[in-house]
Amino acid sequence: MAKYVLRETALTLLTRIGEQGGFSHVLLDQEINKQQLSRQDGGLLTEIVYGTLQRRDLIDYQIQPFISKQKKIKPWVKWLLYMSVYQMEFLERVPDHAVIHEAVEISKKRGHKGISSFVNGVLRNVQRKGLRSTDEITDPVERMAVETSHPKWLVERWVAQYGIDVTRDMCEANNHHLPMSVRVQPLQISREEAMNTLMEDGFRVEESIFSTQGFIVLEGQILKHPLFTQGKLTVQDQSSMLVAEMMDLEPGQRVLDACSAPGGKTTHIAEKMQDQGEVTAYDLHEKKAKLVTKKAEQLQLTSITATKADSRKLQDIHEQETFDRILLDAPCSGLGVLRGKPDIKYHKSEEDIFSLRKIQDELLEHVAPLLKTGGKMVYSTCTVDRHENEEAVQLFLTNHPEFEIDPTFEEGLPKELQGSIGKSEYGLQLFPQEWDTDGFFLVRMVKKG
Ligand SMILES: C[S@@+](CC[C@H](N)C(=O)[O-])C[C@H]1O[C@@H](n2cnc3c(N)ncnc32)[C@H](O)[C@@H]1O
Repeated sequence: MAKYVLRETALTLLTRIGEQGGFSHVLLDQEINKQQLSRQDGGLLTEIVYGTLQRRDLIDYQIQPFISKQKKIKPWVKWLLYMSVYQMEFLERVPDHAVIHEAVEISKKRGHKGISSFVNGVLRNVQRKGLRSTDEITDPVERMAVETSHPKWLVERWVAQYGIDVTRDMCEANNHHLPMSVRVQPLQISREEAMNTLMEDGFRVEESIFSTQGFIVLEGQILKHPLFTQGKLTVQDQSSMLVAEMMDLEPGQRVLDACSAPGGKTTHIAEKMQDQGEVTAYDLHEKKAKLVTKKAEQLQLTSITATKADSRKLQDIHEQETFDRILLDAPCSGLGVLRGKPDIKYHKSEEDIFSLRKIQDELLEHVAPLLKTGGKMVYSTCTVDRHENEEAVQLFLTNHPEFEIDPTFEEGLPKELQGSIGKSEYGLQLFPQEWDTDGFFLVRMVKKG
């Protein structure tokens, strides 16, 4: 694909994500499939879109001296400037003159001569004079927010909760690529066999320490490999694999997965139970519940039933004390997955954390009675925030003395992680900078006899 067309596509996607709230990973996947982009073009498109989104606020700050304050800039022109500066500053293999030339051509085609002269002027200034330094920002939290392109409210929140050093490392990690990890369907293929097949086919892979079923793909585009199309592999971040590993599962159990779509953990649970037993999965939306069924079919698992329901009302459907295990992988602010979904940091607000917490409390309250005495319940989120994580667990345990944190919880961890994973009194918090995973929280509670 001509580089010009590729950059126009990047601009269209960025404007949709940035201005209309589109999801970066969804739109990128759709575009790569629709246009059947080669590995190289898909890689460059992804890099431009993700890189620009990840560094939007920094670039916005840096180009301000070259833009008159009175000037009203159309959203697409702003995104054209952001993506061009991103390429000039962060992509060594792309020459500046090519980036400027194409930005000018795109602005001529989409706008008019005035816009293309403006774009040309700003980019030539960036090239000649260099970018504004962040040293002039005196407040350290504000400087960190701009340098790492995170909203100030979020950086302030993380500094208050985890301290300045952890926050800086986390914000920086969020702007770096996360290697893809995958899980084998162990009833179809062993991890060793899958890894050997892939290595023979030129992939670079490495075992995960988070799950005996997981491995990391360091090099190679794996999604079109036959092992995927045959339902022997599925994509899942290593941190999420820890959930089923920690549920203490056995064949024949009855398991409730209260918030299940798209089914990554539901299918892992069924696999850990050797597809023997009952995995009852719910999701609030019909379409999403269907995704879980589809995933189960792709992986050839028959012990899963996925249905649409509000899990705050499951007591209308199920008797008390029905399940041996419950997973509540709650809807959350998703602040742990900013590497893969950088748009989240611009779309989420602090108020969202409080409204989500209300739902998390309600879900915990309503699924807990369905657990058998002696049964175990895992609460997890893919976020990094004490209000949605530790504080939710703390309140639940205060209101439910019949529950406690499972004293054997940590023994279930893979050996390499025991004693070295971010433990707090109410669960495990994984930070994205620690293990090259998403940020993730989980805890296992037990209903006392
Ligand atoms: C974090 S995602 C679950 C991811 C899933 N466990 C996996 O591993 O693939 C949270 C899910 O909860 C669903 N959800 C939100 N509120 C719900 C409710 N009241 N009842 C059931 N599902 C709900 C959302 O639609 C979303 O799919």
